[in-house]
Amino acid sequence: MGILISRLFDSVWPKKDMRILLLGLDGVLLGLDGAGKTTILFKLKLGEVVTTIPTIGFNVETLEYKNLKFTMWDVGGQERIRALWKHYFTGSHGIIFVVDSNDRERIKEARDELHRLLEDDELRNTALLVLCNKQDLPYAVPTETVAREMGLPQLRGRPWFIQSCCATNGDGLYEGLDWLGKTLKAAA
Ligand SMILES: Nc1nc2c(ncn2[C@@H]2O[C@H](COP(=O)(O)OP(=O)(O)OP(=O)(O)O)[C@@H](O)[C@H]2O)c(=O)[nH]1
Ligand SMILES: [Mg+2]
Repeated sequence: MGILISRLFDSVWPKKDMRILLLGLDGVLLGLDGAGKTTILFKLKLGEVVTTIPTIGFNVETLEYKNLKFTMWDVGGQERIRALWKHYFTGSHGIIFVVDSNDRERIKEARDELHRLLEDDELRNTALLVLCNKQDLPYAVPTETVAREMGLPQLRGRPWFIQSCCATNGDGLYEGLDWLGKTLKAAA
């Protein structure tokens, strides 16, 4: 009965489909870890930590949360494939930019990639959620520092939010999605 009612409800008020880009750096060339995009995608989708390999190409998954349907495009972050990111931009509502807060050396590189991304005309109306990942690690850079070093306070004309998180235990992931969902609903 519950399922019938929910199907009826969905057919009258279908869930809004939100296209989300999940972007951030890899770690392959330097033998370091990626920011955690694929780990986040599958933790949200399956509730589990999957063993990842560097993403060549993309993963796409849908998940429903608080009456919204998110279609998440997780595109590999290796430098040579970052040029392909733009092929995924059209029709996007939001960006989740994942930063490895344990990789202090590359926060500036992450910042440059983010700001290059945000200059693209196709992304001018998107909301930006920055996930400050790997906060479980002892030398992780604090979230306020990451926000400053990523140049977030200088952003104009775009809703943004930074959320500290740990993809492997799930801390912070749903708080981030809550902000994104609310922001996208308000803009719709
Ligand atoms: N300690 C810790 N490790 C994490 C966390 N999130 C991800 N990792 C690890 O970081 C590594 C890289 O994660 P991925 O999800 O593959 O990174 P990615 O951003 O998809 O990388 P590319 O696909 O190469 O762009 C994996 O070994 C993960 O287990 C976290 O919150 N804490
Ligand atoms: Mg990946």
